[in-house]
Amino acid sequence: MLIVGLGLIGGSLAAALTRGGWEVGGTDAVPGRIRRARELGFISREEPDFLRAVSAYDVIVLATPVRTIRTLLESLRTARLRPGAVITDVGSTKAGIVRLAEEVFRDRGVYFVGGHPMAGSHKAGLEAAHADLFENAYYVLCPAAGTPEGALALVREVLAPTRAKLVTMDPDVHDRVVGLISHLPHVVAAILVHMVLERRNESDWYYYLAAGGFKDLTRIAEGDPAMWRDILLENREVVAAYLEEIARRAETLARLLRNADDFGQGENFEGDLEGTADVEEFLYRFFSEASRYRRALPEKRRGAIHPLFELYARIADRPGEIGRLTTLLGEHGINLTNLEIFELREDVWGILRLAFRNESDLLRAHEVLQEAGYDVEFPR
Ligand SMILES: NC(=O)c1ccc[n+]([C@@H]2O[C@H](COP(=O)([O-])OP(=O)(O)OC[C@H]3O[C@@H](n4cnc5c(N)ncnc54)[C@H](O)[C@@H]3O)[C@@H](O)[C@H]2O)c1
Ligand SMILES: O=C(O)C(=O)C[C@]1(C(=O)O)C=C[C@@H](O)C=C1
Repeated sequence: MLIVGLGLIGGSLAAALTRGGWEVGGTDAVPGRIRRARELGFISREEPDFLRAVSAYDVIVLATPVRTIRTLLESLRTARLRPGAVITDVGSTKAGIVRLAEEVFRDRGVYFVGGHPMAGSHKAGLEAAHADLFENAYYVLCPAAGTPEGALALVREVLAPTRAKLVTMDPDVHDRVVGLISHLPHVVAAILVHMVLERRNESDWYYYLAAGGFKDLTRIAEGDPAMWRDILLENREVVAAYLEEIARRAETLARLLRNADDFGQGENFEGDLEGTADVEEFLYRFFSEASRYRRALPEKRRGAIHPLFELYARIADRPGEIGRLTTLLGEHGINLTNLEIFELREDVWGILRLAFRNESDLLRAHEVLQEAGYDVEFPR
């Protein structure tokens, strides 16, 4: 198959499929990336010319930012394609892309199956790609209207080496769901970072005191700006409606806090908390229901979104403990890229958050520290 766009997702897909025994050709707008993907062993055929290459492949995967996927589909309108060829993509939005593909490929004897792997990272580019990225992650497929069973089966067969969980879904349902669990959180994270950065002249403490809470919630604000610009523009109606909802909910909460003393005068809360009688009960249920749902989310599994290569280690809160741990890692040639005291418990223990350069350092650090008797765990 041919992979168009050899970045984080295209590169990871190429690596997984090559490992699974497929012959993979690759193309990219940046010629150096095609060469690099071959050097890394992710592809076996370099294809510098997209439009010329497409006629030689039965399966074509479009793995560029979403608005470029649209441009590529437009350029396939008049391209020579193999009879029965199947085109798929990896874009984070589906409805607009699938609708355009239905129109472009209608009555041409070639088929489109939209795709979206629910795994990734805030890091972009080929160097962050790896063959295990999609393992255990959901991978949504949205077949265009009229796609024969055989075309969908071919896409499933091609994607099998990713070891992802393939599910089919209506593209509008997909966009509504990911609009809430992926697109909105990226906007909220960016808004939060803006609120802090716009206060940077007021006090340096906004910068220095930012600890686990702020960093956990805003990691995804590091995402690629072009990718997120495209996603918001493609899923604009859905994201706008969620932003309006979040603003409404925030306003209600603000009003509640301002009028905490006269609570119960007909405030109208959305969702499960409607009708709560007093402010303490409201706030308690607000946090406890969120906490319960959050704790019930599946644990992060190997392969599925592990972009920070982080580990938590519990250490005694005594002088010299951090030095002992870092020396141990140094003796095993494991480089730390970041170290932070994440949480100090009320007793005499501290939690260190350790970050590593790559998955292999992370896994070795876990082993070395565990063998040395440390209590270590991966983030959930
Ligand atoms: N990053 C994630 O977490 C994630 C997860 C799932 C899906 N996606 C989707 O996957 C797609 C790719 O994202 P990514 O993170 O791999 O981005 P990326 O920036 O790492 O890679 C995109 C690649 O496409 C290439 N490209 C751009 N225009 C091109 C063109 N006209 N022809 C050929 N190549 C071109 C770029 O040079 C780059 O190498 C996007 O549609 C994104 O929405 C991203
Ligand atoms: O882990 C991250 O950094 C991601 O942002 C990955 C993430 C997500 O929102 O979960 C981002 C966009 C993709 O379309 C799918 C996955």
